[in-house]
Amino acid sequence: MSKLLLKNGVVINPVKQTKKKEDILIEDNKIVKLGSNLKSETAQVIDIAGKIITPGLVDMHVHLREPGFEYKETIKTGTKAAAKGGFTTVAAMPNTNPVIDKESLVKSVLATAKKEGVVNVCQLGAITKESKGTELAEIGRMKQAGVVGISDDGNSIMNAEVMRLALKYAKDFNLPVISHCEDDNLAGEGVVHEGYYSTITGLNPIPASAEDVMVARDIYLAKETNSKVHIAHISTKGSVKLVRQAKERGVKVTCEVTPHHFTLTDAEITSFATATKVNPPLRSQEDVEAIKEGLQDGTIDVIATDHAPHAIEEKDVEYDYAPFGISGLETALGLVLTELVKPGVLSLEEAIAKVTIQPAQILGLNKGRLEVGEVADLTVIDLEDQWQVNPTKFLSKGQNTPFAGYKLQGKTVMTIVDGEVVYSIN
Ligand SMILES: NC(=O)N[C@@H](CC(=O)O)C(=O)O
Ligand SMILES: [Zn+2]
Ligand SMILES: [Zn+2]
Repeated sequence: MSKLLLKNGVVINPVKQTKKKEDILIEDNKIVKLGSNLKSETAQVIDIAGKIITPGLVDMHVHLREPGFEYKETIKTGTKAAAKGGFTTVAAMPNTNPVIDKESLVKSVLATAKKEGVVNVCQLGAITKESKGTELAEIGRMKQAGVVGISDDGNSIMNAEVMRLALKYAKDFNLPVISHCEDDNLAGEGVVHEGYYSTITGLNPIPASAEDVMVARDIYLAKETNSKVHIAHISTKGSVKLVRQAKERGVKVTCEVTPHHFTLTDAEITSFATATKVNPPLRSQEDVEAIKEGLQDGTIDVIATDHAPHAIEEKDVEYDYAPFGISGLETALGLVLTELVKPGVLSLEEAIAKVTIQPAQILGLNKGRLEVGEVADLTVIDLEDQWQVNPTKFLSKGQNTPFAGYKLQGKTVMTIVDGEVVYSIN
């Protein structure tokens, strides 16, 4: 029986919103004791004095690219990056090749994840066949095979009747529908946010309304069908307001924001660096401020990376031709701590809830709690560690980050999955 005793850490409990010094005793894969001055003759003792310890972080939106795009990322490299980022559970989007839209594919990708994954991998299934937006995928059978939600992320479902049907089916199977809200016609050939900076760069614009109208539509459909809808990567002031008002009316809507959307504005695009090209696009200062308010008042439930790794040669082209996406797993925690917790936008406990219990609850996962009896998925964090982002040191194959050279404060020092140390800084 393997035993591990973590001594002198400060435990963050995001459910109770508390923070206190406690030792943690792990036996096999479970937390068996929490308390002060715990002792064990047989356990391996690790002193984590001065560090904080949280339930293992949960990222409900990643692209692991396997099968089909292994040159961008694999389950192995993506989950190694996740562990380094402090994540013990990730939910993988189905926009692979083939798109994960049927039972057999869910089974096969979950089998690979079990074998290759360094952290827990949950799979999301497509809403429509090949995520083409026209015909529903095998939702019930994919649920039986283990998907924790459905999404056509990367693509929008332009046909509202298809979306309405999906919401109805998903409710019967108790699956959240994760919506990539983008009106294809409004977005057109756009590559950046429409505003001052699209005008001065001459880059093709995507108006904020491309997101807003779809968020409004999905809220109406969720209300009508009494189903749950989760808005992926929310980015505009307008959609934050829509979600806030819908929640007040009792609509079952939740949403997530990415670290790049609460940190950066569209001013970044003046560099023409394709690392700033992402969907939805980096928005205006006003949008970023609205996002922060949404995080504060609970309108925004979750922080998710939307880790979207791409190969260097794919991004090393003109702005119009580069693929959308940012490799986010290894900078997320540092950005949350530096951009939100340090300036007091969120308390540490609030921020941790948005990367643990909140996403776990939306996906119906038994994760995100740090209690006796729970599986020992834990993240040890040094809040003082100052470091500089260096993408060439990423464990992800995707070095596509707009944060290269950024100085961040706060870092994962150890990640424990199922009672085993899967990442340690030393
Ligand atoms: N976010 C992105 O810019 N890209 C994602 C797709 C998506 O999340 O919509 C990808 O799969 O590369
Ligand atoms: Zn998306
Ligand atoms: Zn995505």
